Amino acid sequence: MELDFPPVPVPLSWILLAVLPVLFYLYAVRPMQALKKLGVSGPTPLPLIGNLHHTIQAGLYNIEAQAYGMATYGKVYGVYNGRVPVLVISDPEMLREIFVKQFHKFTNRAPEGMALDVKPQSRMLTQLLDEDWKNVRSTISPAFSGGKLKQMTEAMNSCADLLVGNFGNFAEKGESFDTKELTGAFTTDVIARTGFGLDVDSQRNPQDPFVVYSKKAFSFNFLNPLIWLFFMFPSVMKPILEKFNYNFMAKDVTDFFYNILEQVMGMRQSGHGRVDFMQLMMDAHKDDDVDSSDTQEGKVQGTKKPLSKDDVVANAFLLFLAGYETTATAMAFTLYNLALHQEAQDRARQEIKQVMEGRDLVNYEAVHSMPYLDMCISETLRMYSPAANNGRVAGEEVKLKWLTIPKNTLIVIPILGIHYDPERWPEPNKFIPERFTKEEREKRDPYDWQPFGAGPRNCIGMRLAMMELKVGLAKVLMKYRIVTGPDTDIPLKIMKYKQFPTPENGIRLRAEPLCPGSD
Ligand code: HEM
Repeated sequence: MELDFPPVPVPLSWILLAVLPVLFYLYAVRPMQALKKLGVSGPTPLPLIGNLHHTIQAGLYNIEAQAYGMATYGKVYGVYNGRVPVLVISDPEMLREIFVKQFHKFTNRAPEGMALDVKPQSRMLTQLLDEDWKNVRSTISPAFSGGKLKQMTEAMNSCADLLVGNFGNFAEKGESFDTKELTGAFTTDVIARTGFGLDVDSQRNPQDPFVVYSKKAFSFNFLNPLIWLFFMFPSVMKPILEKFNYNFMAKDVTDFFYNILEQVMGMRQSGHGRVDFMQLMMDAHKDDDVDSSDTQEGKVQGTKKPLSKDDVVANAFLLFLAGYETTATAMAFTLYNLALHQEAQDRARQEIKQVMEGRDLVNYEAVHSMPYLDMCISETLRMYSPAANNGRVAGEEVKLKWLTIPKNTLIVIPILGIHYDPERWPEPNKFIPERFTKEEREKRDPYDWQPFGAGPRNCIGMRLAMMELKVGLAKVLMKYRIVTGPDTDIPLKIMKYKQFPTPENGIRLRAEPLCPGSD
């Protein structure tokens, strides 16, 4: 006998209830297996958000968190930015492949489609991709040649004289100062003058709009929920943010720099000729003066193409910002280290005085004759690298040693972790300039020290920064002894939600005039 059951209608809510967990699994849980499949370990991710909770907890600048990651999971480990797997690599052999040997597969810092296509950032060298990047990089590179740096000497020296004057004002009153305020005003003046021919007087006027807007450009709010939504759902958030022309940098900052730089461009086109970055950038495509020492380990093989107006303004803006904050930070921390280590300060001063005998200007040749000062700066850049991380993306599937990296995988290079790795740097918390003697440098793997990144896409402004640092430091140290005071934090408390190393109470130091004839 056959039983005839009447059809039972299944409510839609039941169907959804059955399908939703499957969809949730496919969308939020399954992607978290990607790293395991590659044989890469790492902190356990949560569905949907991956390791973003760890990232938020660690912040942007956190030496301990990076050192912990490397010590716990090794020289290759993985985390998830939302659902996106990211490899954290500090293995020296792999870094050599990524930065140099297979650079053509790792040219970019972010996969196509991951970065927001909003101006001016989208046309900045830092964000450009592949051929586009090569063209702009090879066009801008001549602006950083040795010849061009020599032409900047006088402007740098006169900015350094104002810096010395500012130290003098505090020395006279016997007051302490926030060192970064002074070095920030110095680097703003240098980049404005040498880069764009603008006589900005930020050293005498801390309210100068250049200072105000440069500072604001870096007051990036790490806890902005839109950043995190963008990380978690890049393909959904990107078109929405682009539709509203949303920019993570404040609009008044971009407007200010855009207007000024457009004005400068307009003046130049009407024959206001000067020899500086801006002019070189506008003329560079006609210029054959490409410096063969442009990069540490390889020259960029780009064809020179004229830059569009957007390119010039965007990259002028970038050079201004990149040149100001990083160098000011490096200079302030070097002075801090020298204040804490008077014997190193004395030795640096002695060297500077010897080199400067019979010279008026701290010129290109002089800065290249100060190896000890160079060692102090290099050790400071190890301890307080302005950049916490570097990044590259695999443009195609690549096999490195045992690891197969899928196309479009993001790779993070933990600069701070590498700089504090006790295997590479015994007693990493100690300031030891002797780590950077010629002999020590030659013994060391080049990827153990990378405050300026590495390979053909390293920092384009490295030599300018080193020159600026030495000119400023040499001038200050010839006149003043830099010392700590009762309000100097030892050790410094670095804030983790800032992009660059920023001590909670600033770097408070004092300057004491040197007696004539003293070392
Ligand atoms: C102490 C000072 C500085 C430090 C520590 C520093 C650090 C860095 C780092 C780590 C990178 C990434 C490199 C890589 O991906 O391998 C970089 C890139 C860059 N830096 Fe610097 N920088 C400094 C000064 C400057 C100055 C003075 C300028 C220009 C005036 C500049 C302009 C740039 C530009 C344009 C890039 C992007 C290069 C590209 O994508 O091709 N930097 N910098």
